[in-house]
Amino acid sequence: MPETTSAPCAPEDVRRIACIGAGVIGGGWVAHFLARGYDVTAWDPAADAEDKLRRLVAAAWPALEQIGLAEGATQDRLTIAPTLAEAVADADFVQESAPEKLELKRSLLAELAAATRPGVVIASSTSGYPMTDMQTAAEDAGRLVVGHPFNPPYLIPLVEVVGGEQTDPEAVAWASRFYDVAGKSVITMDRELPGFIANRLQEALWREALHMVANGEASVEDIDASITEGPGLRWAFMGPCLTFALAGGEGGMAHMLDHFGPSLKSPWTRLEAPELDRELRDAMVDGCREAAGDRTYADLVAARDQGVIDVLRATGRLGSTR
Ligand SMILES: NC(=O)C1=CN([C@@H]2O[C@H](COP(=O)(O)OP(=O)(O)OC[C@H]3O[C@@H](n4cnc5c(N)ncnc54)[C@H](O)[C@@H]3O)[C@@H](O)[C@H]2O)C=CC1
Ligand SMILES: C[N+](C)(C)CC(=O)CC(=O)[O-]
Repeated sequence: MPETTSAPCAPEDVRRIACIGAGVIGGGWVAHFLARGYDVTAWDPAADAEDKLRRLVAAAWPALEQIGLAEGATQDRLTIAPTLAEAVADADFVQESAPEKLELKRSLLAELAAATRPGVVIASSTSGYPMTDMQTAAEDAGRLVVGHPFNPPYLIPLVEVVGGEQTDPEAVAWASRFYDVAGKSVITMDRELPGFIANRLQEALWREALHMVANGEASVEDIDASITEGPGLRWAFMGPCLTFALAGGEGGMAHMLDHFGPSLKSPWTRLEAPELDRELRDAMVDGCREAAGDRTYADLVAARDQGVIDVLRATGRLGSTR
């Protein structure tokens, strides 16, 4: 049964956000919230977390300046808390981005629910765990929701929001409204699906990519080019369903299905996951190294950020959400 919750402030009145876990995604969230003019308090148990986080935010800042900072937004509004309890003490909203390990998420969310002011909504960045499985140890589980972002959260608009069996629907509605106010493009799901929507789709593509590399059927570089030079260009502004409706010409989706529907049964896909053995792992790692050439991680992040900004600008989506 959902536990009821009552958030201490409206989504529009959020001032301080706690980001728990400050790696790739937690750091990306920190950059996003700072750029939107919030006060952010971060906590991460790693010894080098503060250095890494400040580097990540500094690297993201030029992209954020380019798309426009909120009034008063500054990196100086980031505080690193010495303990989890201090990080969440004054928070109006909590975004958890700790490693994707179910037991860790369970105990961390329980600890967060115990330390955070009553009613404050706590969102997990999990890539695929249903909240029902993560909220089992928490006393006050009604305010726990999934808020699944995309890398980097400071540029990719989408957040998928969904609750678990014990989540109060009010908390889901509050989180969706909050992300909207905070400049994200929100999909609110009314039921739990492992992987939510986008990762379920990405995972299908990813499995096929791994199959092709494992079987020596295509190189990492060709797989990437097949998307960036092909369907990826369309997907930036029109999803896979509508683009395929256009494949049916004036006959639309009806003709497309009558024409190409039977190929659904053809063995184009092999949706059993391949064994991620050492050989496949190394082939993927080597292939990505080759594809990156002499570009460093920082070079690739800068190129990706600029690419996303260019696409958002070209498709008229800078400063607006869906
Ligand atoms: N990397 C990605 O592309 C995406 C990741 N996510 C999700 O975001 C979450 C974080 O993933 P990443 O940032 O990629 O991982 P990461 O490994 O880059 O960062 C995880 C951070 O959590 C810290 N940490 C370790 N134990 C902790 C604890 N008990 N409490 C708080 N922090 C702790 C680590 O020190 C590290 O800084 C995961 O749930 C993941 O599924 C969601 C969308 C995309
Ligand atoms: C790799 N990943 C499954 C963690 C990716 C995501 O969850 C979303 C994204 O950024 O594509």
